[in-house]
Amino acid sequence: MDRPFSLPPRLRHYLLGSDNLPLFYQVHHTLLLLTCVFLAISATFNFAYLDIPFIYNWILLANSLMQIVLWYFSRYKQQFKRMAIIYVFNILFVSLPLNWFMDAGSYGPTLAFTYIAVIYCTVVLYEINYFRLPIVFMMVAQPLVLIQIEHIHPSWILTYTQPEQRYEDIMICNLISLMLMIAMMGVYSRKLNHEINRANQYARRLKQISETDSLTQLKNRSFILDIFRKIFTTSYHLHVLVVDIDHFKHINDSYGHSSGDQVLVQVAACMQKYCHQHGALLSRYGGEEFIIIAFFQTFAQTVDLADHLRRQVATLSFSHCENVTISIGVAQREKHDSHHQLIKRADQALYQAKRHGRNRVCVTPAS
Ligand SMILES: Nc1nc2c(ncn2[C@@H]2O[C@H](COP(=O)(O)OP(=O)(O)OP(=O)(O)O)[C@@H](O)[C@H]2O)c(=O)[nH]1
Repeated sequence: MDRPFSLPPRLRHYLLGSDNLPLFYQVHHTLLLLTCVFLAISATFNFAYLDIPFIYNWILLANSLMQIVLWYFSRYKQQFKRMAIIYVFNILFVSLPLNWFMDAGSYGPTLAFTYIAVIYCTVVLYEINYFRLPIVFMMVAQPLVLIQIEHIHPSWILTYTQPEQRYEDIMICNLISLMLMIAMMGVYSRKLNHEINRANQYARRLKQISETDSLTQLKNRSFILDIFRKIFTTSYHLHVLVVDIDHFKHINDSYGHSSGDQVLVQVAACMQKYCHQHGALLSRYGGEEFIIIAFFQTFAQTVDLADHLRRQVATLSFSHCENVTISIGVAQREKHDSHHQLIKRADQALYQAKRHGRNRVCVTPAS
């Protein structure tokens, strides 16, 4: 979802990198580009308004150019981590100390930049973990050291010549710090949302895979048993059908395993069509066996469905092998049944169907 201030996707890709990159890449590239712009603005502002040694402004400009180089190598030469380390060292040992001495020390705006740098290191650099903690420690310690130096050698600090300069400088630098932070957090939250959506998609896909039989695309055994357990406590009108393809081993042995697979797929699709029409749940129970949970008011309706399925499967024709038939065992829920007992009784009925010649429906009598 694009927000009002987001860049056009192609420009964002060109400047910040692909959306599929790890979270902190785009944040880091945003920060490099903004640092470059702000350093250039600071140097220009100093040249125009402040009485600061020219050498300092040239260092600012050189530093600004260096950010572009870092961005280029990070964005286009896959040297992200190396460039991030150089960037942080530059901030820690060049930019912040220089700013401190040239821009009024604790009286000036450097501390605001230090806070942004600490946020950057703690939030964004988590993928370079070995490097992050020592750097955060040094960033926290650095102002303490600089304050001590300022205390011992106040003359080393270049301060404002007029009070208005301080107000302007603080105002501009605070604005820059806030913009850096907003940009960093904005990109960070956008990327975070993107990653959360991706994780949710994977979770949904994994759930679907774990519930589905890959050959027939029916729900699998663990899914149906789970559902069965849940509805067993609330639905009394429960009927179970256990379905088995007759002489399936013969199909495999005579026409090959892939023909057997094809039979399974077609039989499953045929039964699914009718189960769906009658609100019954069909799943592959394992091998060439299927299980159906039906919710009819009367047992006779369930037996009708079973017989209908048997007749429909018998009419199926297959490109690589002979027709097949199915046997079905049907059981209805009794008062003190557990769901295991109900399935077991349907299985016993199936066994009867097989024993009495196959291609038939057998039911277990009520106990
Ligand atoms: N092609 C294929 N065959 C499978 C699959 N799962 C199990 N089988 C085969 O299904 C056959 C089941 O055979 P049996 O349990 O002996 O039963 P049957 O030959 O169907 O005989 P009756 O059930 O007594 O009618 C075995 O040969 C298994 O290897 C599968 O996913 N694909």
